[in-house]
Amino acid sequence: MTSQTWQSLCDKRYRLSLRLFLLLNAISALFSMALPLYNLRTFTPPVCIIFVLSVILPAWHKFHPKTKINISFISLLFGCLWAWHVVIRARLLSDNASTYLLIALLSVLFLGAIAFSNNIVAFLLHSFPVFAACLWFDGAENGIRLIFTFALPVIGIAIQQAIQRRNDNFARALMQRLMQESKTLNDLSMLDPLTGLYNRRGLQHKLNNLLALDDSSCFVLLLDIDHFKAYNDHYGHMMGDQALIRVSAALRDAVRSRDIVARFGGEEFMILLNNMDLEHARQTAERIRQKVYDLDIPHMFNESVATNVTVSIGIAPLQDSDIDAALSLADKALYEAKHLGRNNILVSGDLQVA
Ligand SMILES: Nc1nc2c(ncn2[C@@H]2O[C@H](COP(=O)(O)OP(=O)(O)OP(=O)(O)O)[C@@H](O)[C@H]2O)c(=O)[nH]1
Repeated sequence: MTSQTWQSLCDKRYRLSLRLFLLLNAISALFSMALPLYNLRTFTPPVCIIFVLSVILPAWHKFHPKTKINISFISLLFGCLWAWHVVIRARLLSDNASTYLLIALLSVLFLGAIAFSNNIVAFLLHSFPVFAACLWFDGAENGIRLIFTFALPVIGIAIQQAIQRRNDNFARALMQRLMQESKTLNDLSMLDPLTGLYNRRGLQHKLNNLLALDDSSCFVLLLDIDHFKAYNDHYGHMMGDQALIRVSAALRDAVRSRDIVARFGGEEFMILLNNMDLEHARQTAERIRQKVYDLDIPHMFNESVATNVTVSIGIAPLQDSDIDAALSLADKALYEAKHLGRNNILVSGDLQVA
């Protein structure tokens, strides 16, 4: 889930609440016209307006889903219309007005509580006009009862909204954390745990991004530590790992941050140099070779090459974004470089020794 889907969830909640509110109002208005209390059949103008608006607005919203209907405004409008309706009816029912007012207030509160259980503002705007009308009409006799009837759901909905807000904040924080962790895991899955360089998956990912932008003047370097089997056999696997870590750091150090350095296999590395001509690619390879040499990691079994750890490098240009073809050429050049005595650099199609 992203912040966008969170927003769309909130929008959906808003739409549902609005539709429910209009539906309940339409039903209430219809009920009030068809089966009025005390059989007082009066089609008051406000109840007719409520019914018409409740039917028209959802239909209009369906065709204009992007336009946001202001819930506060609508709830206040409907609240005022209901208050108007209640006053008209109460005037006609002078004898039974108290009971009618209480029932009318309860109905409006009930309707608001269902539609706006998490929106105290809309609930207040919708029910307060009716509450004020009831109080004005019958305040002297039933004031306390009316206040109690109104205050109870207001307190309940305020608490409910506070709980909901806390739950929302918790869910949002959880979602952000999960997104962050998923990103971290994704990043980690692209790195080689021993050296911290990109693994093959990370390399592929970087290549996809890079080559989508520009593949002009790119060079692939394939590097292999010389006689690493002998190093492992004599110094042990742990020391072999330490050597790999130090060589990896030297490779990263020797290139620009825009170049991609990946551990390609056991003691084999790949570097993609971008935006560079052949001469500079060759110079970079030489700098890498020298840096590894200068690490001065003892390797007494680096047969007839040196007494420390060295690397051989094959270079090939990247053409037509064909990374496999470039790798294949670089691999051949590396193979030749090894044959020429190791601690060497060779450009594909070129037998020049560094
Ligand atoms: N310590 C350690 N050794 C590894 C790792 N991955 C591969 N190796 C070793 O790297 C050695 C690679 O040896 P070879 O492919 O025979 O090549 P080499 O001995 O380097 O000989 P040349 O490449 O011809 O110079 C093997 O002994 C592997 O066990 C690793 O993660 N840690």
